[in-house]
Amino acid sequence: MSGRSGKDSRGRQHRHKGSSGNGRASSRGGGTPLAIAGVPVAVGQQVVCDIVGLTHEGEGVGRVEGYTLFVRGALPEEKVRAEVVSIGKSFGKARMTELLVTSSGRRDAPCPIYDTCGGCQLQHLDYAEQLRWKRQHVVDNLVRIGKLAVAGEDGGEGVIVHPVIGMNDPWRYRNKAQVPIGFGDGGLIGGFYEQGSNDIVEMDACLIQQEENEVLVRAVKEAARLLDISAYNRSTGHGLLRHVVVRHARTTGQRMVVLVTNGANIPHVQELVGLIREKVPGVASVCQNVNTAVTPVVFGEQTRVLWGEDVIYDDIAGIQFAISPRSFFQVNPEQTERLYSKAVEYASLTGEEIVVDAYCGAGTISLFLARYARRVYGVEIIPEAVEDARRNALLNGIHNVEFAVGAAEVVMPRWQADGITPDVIVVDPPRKGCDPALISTMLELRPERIVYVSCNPSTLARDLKLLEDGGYRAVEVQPVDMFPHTGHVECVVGICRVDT
Ligand SMILES: C[S@@+](CC[C@H](N)C(=O)[O-])C[C@H]1O[C@@H](n2cnc3c(N)ncnc32)[C@H](O)[C@@H]1O
Repeated sequence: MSGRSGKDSRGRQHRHKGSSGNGRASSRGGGTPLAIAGVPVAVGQQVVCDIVGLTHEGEGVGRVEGYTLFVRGALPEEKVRAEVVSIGKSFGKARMTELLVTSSGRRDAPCPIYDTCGGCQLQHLDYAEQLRWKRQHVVDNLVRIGKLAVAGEDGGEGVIVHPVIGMNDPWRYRNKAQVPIGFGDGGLIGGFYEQGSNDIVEMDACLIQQEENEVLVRAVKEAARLLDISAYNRSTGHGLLRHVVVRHARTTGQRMVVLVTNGANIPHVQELVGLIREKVPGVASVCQNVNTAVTPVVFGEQTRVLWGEDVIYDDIAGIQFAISPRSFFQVNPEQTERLYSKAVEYASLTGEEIVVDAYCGAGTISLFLARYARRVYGVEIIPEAVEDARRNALLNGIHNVEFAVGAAEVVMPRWQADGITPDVIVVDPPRKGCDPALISTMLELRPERIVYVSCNPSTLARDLKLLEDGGYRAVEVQPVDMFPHTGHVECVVGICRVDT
């Protein structure tokens, strides 16, 4: 470690801020409290903070007299001076004003817009350290929320948490970019929303985005400027082009562009398509999606093909997927293959098993599992995703899968009543984890094995506790880094039934 000072929240040079005093007023006219009895810090106060951990959002977890302060940009093992910006009974937030002791893992973030853009949170931490902290984050959740014993922690036995599977080259991994369009000084711009605001900042390069996508976004912006196509104004609801969504299929090289517009009519549409194709000859599909609603949701209901195909094709571990403009498809294909292979490994299939894939999306894991199982039943709440799943099964000649639309917690009891008794259940729920009713049904169905794929270690830990209380044991956890330089970590857990 070495001492360094005069850095901003991500460790870059800044003007030193003076202390704002101790701010011991009790409240801000009924709003956020400035001081709370029993809390050792007050809003506006400058404090010196030891950083002992990282949150999943990449904020440093600081301690001041036992009180927790989240400090954006600070890293474990660092000591920082920070200004308290808000407090609550059990934790508060502070803004780093000076770096007093620097972690040996601190790096200069290579991205020039890292401080403004909210997309990445950990570029200022060495990649090997990112992976180490992600594993620790998983362990901490399993112990604190799941009350699980973790093998090796305090020298004891328990669930094995493997090192995180990282990427050899953790840059340029995203196969999809979703770029908001708006107005800047020079007219139409497109980039990203500034942290904590609706203002769009122009962006030409993003280091976690595949270069093929950058080239395509740039081509669309240039063509739109040339043809005077208006940019959508989020305050007035006027203007045409809202978003440019681009996708690149790694294995086929095909590219798709979707123009999300505030109205059906695009002036000079043929010239626009012609210019895009001229600038990016590899483009296979140009589509339009119409969204006239005042909403942060990107896509509207109507989509049409302006030129080329309605889908592009990609391949993961020998399975082909047709990707339509609104399909869900994992954004890091290289790591997806590793994640799903682990799920298949933990399912330990012999070809005889009945498997349920709950929260199946476009059936990606189901199709992986189907190669090794007697029959796979997938359930997913979004009808379009189930259509994609069925289409992808046909595309690959996989006939031992069946997909149902609906909430897993509703459909599973129906299957149970119909006599479908799975040997293995795979769940891959959204961040909020499994519905408690689904956990109850799983415990009634008593499959031999459960494989839990999770994007949120805290809800994973909560659900594992319920499964352990119900007669199951989490055997091993494999974290996979699907989103390098962000605070996210995905896990696959192998779980087996222990009662007879
Ligand atoms: C993390 S994604 C997993 C998708 C898929 N396994 C994959 O890897 O592509 C979670 C999926 O659960 C779906 N979902 C959310 N709530 C659900 C529910 N109650 N029942 C069934 N599916 C649900 C979402 O639409 C989403 O497709």
